[in-house]
Amino acid sequence: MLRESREAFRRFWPLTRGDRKWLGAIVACVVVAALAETAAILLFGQLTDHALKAGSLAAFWGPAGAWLGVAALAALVGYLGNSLATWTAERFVLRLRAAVFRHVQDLPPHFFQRHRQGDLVERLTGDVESIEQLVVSGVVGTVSAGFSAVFYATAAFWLRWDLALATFVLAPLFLLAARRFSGRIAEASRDGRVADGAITSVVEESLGNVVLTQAYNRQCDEERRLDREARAWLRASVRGARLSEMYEQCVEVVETLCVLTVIGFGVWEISAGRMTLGQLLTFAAFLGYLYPPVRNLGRLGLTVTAATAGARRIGEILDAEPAVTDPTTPVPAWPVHGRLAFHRVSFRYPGARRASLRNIELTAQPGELIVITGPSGAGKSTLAALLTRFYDPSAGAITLDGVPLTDVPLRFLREQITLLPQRTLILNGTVRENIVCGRPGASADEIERAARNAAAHDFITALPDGYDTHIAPGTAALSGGQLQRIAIARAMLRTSPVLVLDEPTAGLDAVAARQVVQPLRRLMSGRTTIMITHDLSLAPDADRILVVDRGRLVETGTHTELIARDGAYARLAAPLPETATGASSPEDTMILRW
Ligand SMILES: Nc1ncnc2c1ncn2[C@@H]1O[C@H](COP(=O)(O)OP(=O)(O)OP(=O)(O)O)[C@@H](O)[C@H]1O
Repeated sequence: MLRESREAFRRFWPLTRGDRKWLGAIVACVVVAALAETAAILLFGQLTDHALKAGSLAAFWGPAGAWLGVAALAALVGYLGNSLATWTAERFVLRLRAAVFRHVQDLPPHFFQRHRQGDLVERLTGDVESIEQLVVSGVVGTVSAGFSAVFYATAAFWLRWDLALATFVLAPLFLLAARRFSGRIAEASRDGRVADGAITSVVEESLGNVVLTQAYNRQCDEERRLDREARAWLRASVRGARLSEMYEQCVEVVETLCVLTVIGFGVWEISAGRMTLGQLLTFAAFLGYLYPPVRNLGRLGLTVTAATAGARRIGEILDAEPAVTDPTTPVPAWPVHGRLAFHRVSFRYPGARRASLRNIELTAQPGELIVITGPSGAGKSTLAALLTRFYDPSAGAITLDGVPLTDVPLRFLREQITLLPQRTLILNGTVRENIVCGRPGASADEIERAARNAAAHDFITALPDGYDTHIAPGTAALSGGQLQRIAIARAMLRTSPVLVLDEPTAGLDAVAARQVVQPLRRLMSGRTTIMITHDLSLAPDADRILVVDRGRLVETGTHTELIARDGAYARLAAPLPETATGASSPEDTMILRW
């Protein structure tokens, strides 16, 4: 555990860069505060022996004034030190969270499929904060407590070394108690965090799935799921609290033992005339000041081990590699025409046993429309993921205007390729903000023109606040087709020459699908378009249709050619008997065919 804590510390310490001078200032405040406390204790001894015992008011004023001055100084440095410590600690959390978040944002889709969202949320909140305790508070606390302990112990030795020695013989008991509890407390803390993440996940998944829950009367199952995780959390936190309390009480007993030893020794020394009451009280006061830092050192040990559990969970995220990286020698930006080519591209998802794409050959000239179709699981969305460089091919290469995508700076590449994913992505913001994110800085006129072209302007202006209506993922009071048209307006604003449409009519009924067809045609015009779809209503417009099955290209040609060939595509595009589908137009039957 100690080695792991050291490694975690080494990993996260660099994030304190820029704040180390403040850490130094905090430690300086602690030193001054300890010096002030020491002066106060000595003044207390003086007061006892010269004013209290002698009953002299004249001897009171001097030490009392000095004590007040020292107390004011201690208050000032205490305030400064604590404020600085909080500021530095929060800045560290801010920086660490930003760093982890930045890293998470570049991770590939399969990372998010393998981690529950709630667990990731917990890591970015609770675990990030726990690392602060390891690094900033940990360092400040250890240095402060260590310094104070040494300082007060030295003062106690200086006052009466024999008495101090007798007391310190009991010191290892503190360490023993801390050692005994640290491992188990760390384990309870780790279990608590895992359970916290699981609770967040269950709540998030259940709320996101509330329609399924209500429609299928799954409320009790969801409650049971939450109850199971909540009980795990309850067990872990009660266990953690019990262990911490046990530790605290053990420390209390050890402290009482120490105090009794001092008093016993002191009584003996005073009765033998070798010590004054003032000296004994001063000594006891030093011990009183010595215990909190010693206690803190022990508690810090526990906090550090618990924080190490959080560090391990953050480490797991930071160790996850992005699937793609920027080229080391990128090609300079060029005016992209939009010629796309797949050269014998194969791809297998990380950790998957089978390849999802094999030997795909595809070329698209600037402005062409390529429709890719095939059964579910054939690999169509995977093609889109490779095109937008969420992944790189395992074999073969993809080129844009003849340049391998791996040589193109990621940012530039994604500016050239507009993706309209299967699930309409909506940001938490106004309709206007949702459209303008296609090209930040676009004028109101450009936004409106894009919305008109996307056949969205009329329904947007009919909304209560028009373009300023607030929408959010999952809560938007708009239909699937309307959201899709907002997404099309967003894509319209972009000036990218390549368009990748992944099931642009998925989830829309025949009427809504028809409503997006015209906007889509306008969007595609002049752009190289790769349209992945089960809906073959736009297939006759395509310059080429590719039929993919189990990762392989099984047919290529225009709609007319492929119908004439009477192969897989012809079977897919053939209208179904009306009675079987209830569909009323050839377009509808094609939508339903897959
Ligand atoms: N992250 C992943 N890890 C492993 N395998 C994956 C992953 N994502 C997809 N696959 C697999 O890759 C294959 C192709 O999936 P893909 O999503 O590309 O199919 P699709 O043709 O788009 O299907 P649909 O039409 O249903 O969307 C499937 O067998 C799928 O199980």
